[in-house]
Amino acid sequence: MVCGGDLKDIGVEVEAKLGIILSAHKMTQQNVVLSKTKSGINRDLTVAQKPPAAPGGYIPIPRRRVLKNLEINGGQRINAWVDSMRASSPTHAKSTSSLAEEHSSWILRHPSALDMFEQIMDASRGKQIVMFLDYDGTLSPIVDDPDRAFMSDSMRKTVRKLARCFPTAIVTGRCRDKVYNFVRLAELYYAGSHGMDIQGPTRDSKYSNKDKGEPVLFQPASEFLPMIDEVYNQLVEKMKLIPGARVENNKFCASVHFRCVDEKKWSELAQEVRSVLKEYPKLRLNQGRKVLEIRPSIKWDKGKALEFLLESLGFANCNDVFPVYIGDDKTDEDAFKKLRDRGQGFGILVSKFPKDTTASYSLQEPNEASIID
Ligand SMILES: O=P(O)(O)OC[C@H]1O[C@H](O[C@H]2O[C@H](CO)[C@@H](O)[C@H](O)[C@H]2O)[C@H](O)[C@@H](O)[C@@H]1O
Repeated sequence: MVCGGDLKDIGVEVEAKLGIILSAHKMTQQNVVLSKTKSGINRDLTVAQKPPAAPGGYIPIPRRRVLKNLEINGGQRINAWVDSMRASSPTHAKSTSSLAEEHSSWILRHPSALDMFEQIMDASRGKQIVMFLDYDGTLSPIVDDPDRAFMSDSMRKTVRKLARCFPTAIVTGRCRDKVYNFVRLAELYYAGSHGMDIQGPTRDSKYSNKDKGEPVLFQPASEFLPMIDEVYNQLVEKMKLIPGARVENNKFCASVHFRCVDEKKWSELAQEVRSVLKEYPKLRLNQGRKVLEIRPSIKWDKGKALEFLLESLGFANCNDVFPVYIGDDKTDEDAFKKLRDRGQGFGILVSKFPKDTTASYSLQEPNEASIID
């Protein structure tokens, strides 16, 4: 079988966890120490148009380092690319016993966020929880067609309730408009294009600043827009040769999907992508779940976006904040790491099988025995 998205229940544990955070919030309103005047929340949201100061700042990668990256990419054999595509997208089921063994040692290091609920709530007591949610594979199931990755109505309801209690942001590799069309909640923050396109709530929210007019908008890679468009068009042409491949324009980055491409064609696909990329030393490549992601070589990622949002919310140098980030992908690791470095809050990895991660906790589908994605 070529197409292989069998994760339809992936949202169930995430929704359960969000529901639990909500009920606990209702029971322990003292969690929320925040008041507009005390924490400075919403302060200057509308003036946050320029990058925050270091260490959260936008620092273009110096030309020398871009070239070095290009040399590494250029020197890399296509086989290595394909190996890495396979490694990050396992397609074969593991045996139940080896899976169970691997899983039990992994779960000791990354306990289920559901089981650790008491400890987590204790740690957040007296602090302002801020929620960061990845979209694909976290709020919506992984499906073959990226245009049909809908979130359920009940998940939407849960996220809406969550946003009434805590500042809540969607942090995604997707184009911001596209993810907004899936989520349709104007009271949230949205960080699209892997955090390179940030917008604050556009509708009445207790976490938006009604007095200041326009919501926060921050786009640290705007100069790359024409380049990404150009690359997107070239990739669309190249991918016409590869059955099942599709290219998605995510505004400040582009995705080449190979979920529905026969594995025998992966090497050809990688070569085509590389042939385009080598003309663009200012762009770099990342891998996600059966997707190659092309993005600007700037030091900006989901971790920086998280930091930017916390700063915009008035929590730059503040100990009474408790950020929670839930995500499923490699790109979410930047945010998990940021939380580790800040020593605040925690990351939760959504995965039904063990993965290298800096997240503290995990959420998974316990009934799933096979690994398909
Ligand atoms: O940061 P995220 O919200 O997790 O977005 C990352 C990429 O997600 C989407 O691709 C993934 O989900 C698709 C739909 O389920 C699936 O078909 C694909 O194989 C996955 O990689 C999205 O389409 C990409 O543009 C995002 O970059």
